[in-house]
Amino acid sequence: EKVEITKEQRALMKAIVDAYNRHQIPQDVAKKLLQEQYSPEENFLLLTEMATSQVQVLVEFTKNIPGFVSLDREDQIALLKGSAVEAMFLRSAQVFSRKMPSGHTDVLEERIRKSGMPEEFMTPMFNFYKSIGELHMVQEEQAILTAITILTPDRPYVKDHQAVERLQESMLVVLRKLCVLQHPQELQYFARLLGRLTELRTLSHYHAEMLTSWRMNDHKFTPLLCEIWDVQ
Ligand SMILES: CC(C)c1onc(-c2c(Cl)cccc2Cl)c1COc1ccc2cc(-c3cccc(C(=O)O)c3)sc2c1
Repeated sequence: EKVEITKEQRALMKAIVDAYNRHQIPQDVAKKLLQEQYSPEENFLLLTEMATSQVQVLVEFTKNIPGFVSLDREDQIALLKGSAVEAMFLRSAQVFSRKMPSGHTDVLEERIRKSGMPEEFMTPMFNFYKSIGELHMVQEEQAILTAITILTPDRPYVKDHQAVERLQESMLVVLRKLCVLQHPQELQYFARLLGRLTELRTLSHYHAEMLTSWRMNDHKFTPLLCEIWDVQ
């Protein structure tokens, strides 16, 4: 059938994409990835700084998702805490697939591989980055997929499931139409995108385990990360 994006859906998409583009890690923070020191401690510190900056960016982006600020306040917090790691995997995945001009890509990979993270976490993490890169998502798809991840109704402690589901549903409809329009040859492209969300859940569980092991060897996080990840 002829796929039409309605006026409202185009407005929703524009609001999400504008918010996504408006809120980015400041260039001076991202540039720190390129500095000289490569010790595991230095790498961990840098990644902690990047993650902290990313959470701030994520909160601003989320507040601009149409309908989000009208949700119950506690549900807003539950959604952010429940989706932060997944949204940051999506965001950092874009760095890899964007093949950052200033060589951030291999520098970021190098720092992640040598930051004291458990070996068994590396394979699934970099497989994910590869699978995202292979999708060649357009910017609109990246922005809407991130918003869909944040507005996932079944996060812990979310009370008004329905309200979140309604918001997520309207974005899933737009994403499906966008996929059909942007990737006409790949019939299952939309299904493949949603499959990435399942992979994100798995990575998020790995990450939670990793946080406890990091806490053991007294790795310090920032107050913002402690709050959003319920550590320390
Ligand atoms: C606390 C820290 C040690 C940590 O623990 N787990 C993770 C993690 C790791 Cl490893 C991988 C995925 C998710 C998490 Cl959460 C991290 C680091 O998380 C981040 C989070 C976001 C970003 C964005 C970046 C980035 C670079 C250049 C350019 C841009 C850009 O958007 O322009 C973004 S780097 C970066 C590092």
